[in-house]
Amino acid sequence: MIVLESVSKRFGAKTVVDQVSFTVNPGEVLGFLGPNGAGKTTTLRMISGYTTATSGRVTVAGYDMVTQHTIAARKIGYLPERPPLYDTLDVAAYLKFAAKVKAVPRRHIADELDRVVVACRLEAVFRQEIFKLSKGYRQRVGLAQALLGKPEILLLDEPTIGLDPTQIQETRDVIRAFGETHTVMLSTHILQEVTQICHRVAIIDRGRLLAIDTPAGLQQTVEQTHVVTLNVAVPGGQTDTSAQALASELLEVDGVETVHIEPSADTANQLVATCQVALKDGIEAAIARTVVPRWDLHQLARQHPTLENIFMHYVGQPVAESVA
Ligand SMILES: Nc1ncnc2c1ncn2[C@@H]1O[C@H](COP(=O)(O)OP(=O)(O)OP(=O)(O)O)[C@@H](O)[C@H]1O
Repeated sequence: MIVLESVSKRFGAKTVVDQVSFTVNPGEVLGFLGPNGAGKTTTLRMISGYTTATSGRVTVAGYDMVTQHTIAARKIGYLPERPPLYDTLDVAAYLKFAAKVKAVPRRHIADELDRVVVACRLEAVFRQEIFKLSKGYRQRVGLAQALLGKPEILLLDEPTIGLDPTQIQETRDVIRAFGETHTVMLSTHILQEVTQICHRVAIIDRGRLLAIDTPAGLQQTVEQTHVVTLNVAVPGGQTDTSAQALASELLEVDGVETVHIEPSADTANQLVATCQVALKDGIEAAIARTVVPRWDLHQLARQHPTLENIFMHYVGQPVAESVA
């Protein structure tokens, strides 16, 4: 389990992580989503013990990251964004070295190497020097290093960055399997990654935690103020009075909060009504029942927010722009 209580990090006058609190439970994969410079890496570094929080408290597996640093750090496997690998060693020698650093008992080292090599599918490159490896294999060696010693907690900073589609899928499979029995936290820019492997999502921007929930929970929150649009045909020349009449009828529907009406840009003699609606079962049907007797309804749509919409809602820009 990872627990952050009001954790902040300042570099000089700049606060890059601002009073962040959350818990990640065993058997859970938490995705950390945010634009460039949001504070994801800094937060992961504070959890891993690579850097200390300026204020607040980090606890991992029940141990305080400052006062019980050595034992707390042993509970963690950390894959940094750029894993520090020793290029001149071969994979076997590097992993053996990493196992010793992690205090894996000497008699267990061979078994541990076998285990992580199989988990990360490194058999084919076991005797190769690290400088000869492709980026995908280097990343998997980094992941294998993080898995050594069977840590309870796995922290992964952009684990699939720079990998090809097959490698991405394989790495996600390893993470998903590990997440079934461990506590996993990963940072990513990739929404697909979050939907494929994360149970909950934390959205961070400018050091502040904006939301943390399951993808479905976030969707529901954003849907609280969701939008239904409808197109209705009106007799020629009646658009102004029709718009007013339509607006008052729509506002009578329970759950419709605001209505904005304008002439359709695509079709003559059509109005487009945009309604902000509360999250409520059957609201589209209620709107349709109100409109159909008096209006020629052409289209009615309610768009469920995607993770991209949710990110937009909180961060104010699409993911693609935020990482450009
Ligand atoms: N050692 C440091 N000294 C000063 N500022 C730092 C230091 N490390 C990080 N920062 C600043 O802290 C902010 C957060 O950086 P961080 O790397 O945690 O963001 P991030 O969300 O991981 O971004 P990215 O997605 O680009 O990796 C940035 O503005 C960064 O410049």
